[in-house]
Formats: sequence, C-alpha cells, structure tokens
Amino acid sequence: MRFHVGSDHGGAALLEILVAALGEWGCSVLSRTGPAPGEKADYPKVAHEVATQVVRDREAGADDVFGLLVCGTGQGMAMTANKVPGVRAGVVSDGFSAKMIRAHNNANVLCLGERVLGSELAKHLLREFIDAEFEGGRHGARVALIGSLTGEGS
Ligand SMILES: O=C(CO)[C@H](O)[C@H](O)[C@H](O)COP(=O)(O)O
Repeated sequence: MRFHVGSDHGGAALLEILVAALGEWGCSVLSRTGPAPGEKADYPKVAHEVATQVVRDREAGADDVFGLLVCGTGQGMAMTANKVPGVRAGVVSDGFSAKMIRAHNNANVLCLGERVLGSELAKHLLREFIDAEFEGGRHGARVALIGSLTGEGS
C-alpha cells in the first residue's frame, strides 16, 4: 500500500510517527505535504493537495494508493478532502470505524486528529485501515451512490 500524506502544524508530530510506522510496515510514502518544521499551514490547502494526488493516481489505475491526513482533529482535513470528486475520506478515533470505513465505505483517505489521539492508538487505527478490505456487494452500490452526487460514473 502506498500513501500520499499531509498535515498542518496541528498534526505534524503525529504524522512524523505515522510515517515511521508506515516504513516499518513496508508501506511507501509517495509524497508529503505540510509546513516546514516550526511553521504553520492551512489545513484546506494541505488536504486539497493530498486528495488531488490520491485521485490522480487512482484514476491512472493505482488502486493501492491512499491518503493519510493529520491535523488537530482530522475534521477539517476530511471536510476538505471530500470536496474532491473521487475521494472518500473519514475521521476515525476507534478501531472498528478505522476498519469499517474501508470495508463498507471504501474510504481512500484516512484522517486523524493529533489533539484527539495518543500515538499508539493512532498507529492502531492506521493499521486497522491498512489491513481492512472493501467488501463490495451491497456496499459497492451504496458507494456508487455517493459518487453519483458529484457525477462519478456518469
Ligand atoms: O480544525 C482543524 C482542522 O480540522 C485542526 O484542528 C487544525 O489543526 C486547527 O484548527 C489548527 O488550529 P491552530 O489554533 O491554528 O493551531
């Protein structure tokens, strides 16, 4: 699995830890967007950049490419990423949801909050997301309905 990753200043420290975990797990980091150390960044700009990269790669057939976005809460990242057609982003803070947003919602962007989660829990959530698989079937039809709202598949 390969990731485009990004954070604002509120998520930079946690993203650093998660990038290290991705490396340990054999996952690639394709790009990293965010502020220079000690600087600040506006989360909508970061989320838009990462989301656009994910969609570009997936439209080129790279089904193994996902996004990982971290800010203070994860919420603003998800709100922004979901504005990009083709992105299905979700914020999670429990393991079940981390698994199910892939299994049922076919999420391709995971959003986490550094000011919400401890680093061990955040790693666990990322691992659950990575290990899950989309179940398709009735969930495929529902995910297609999400996409139809922004003209996907038409
Ligand atoms: O709300 C947010 C986007 O989801 C994040 O928590 C940001 O990191 C937060 O808004 C940053 O706030 P700050 O006061 O500029 O550190």
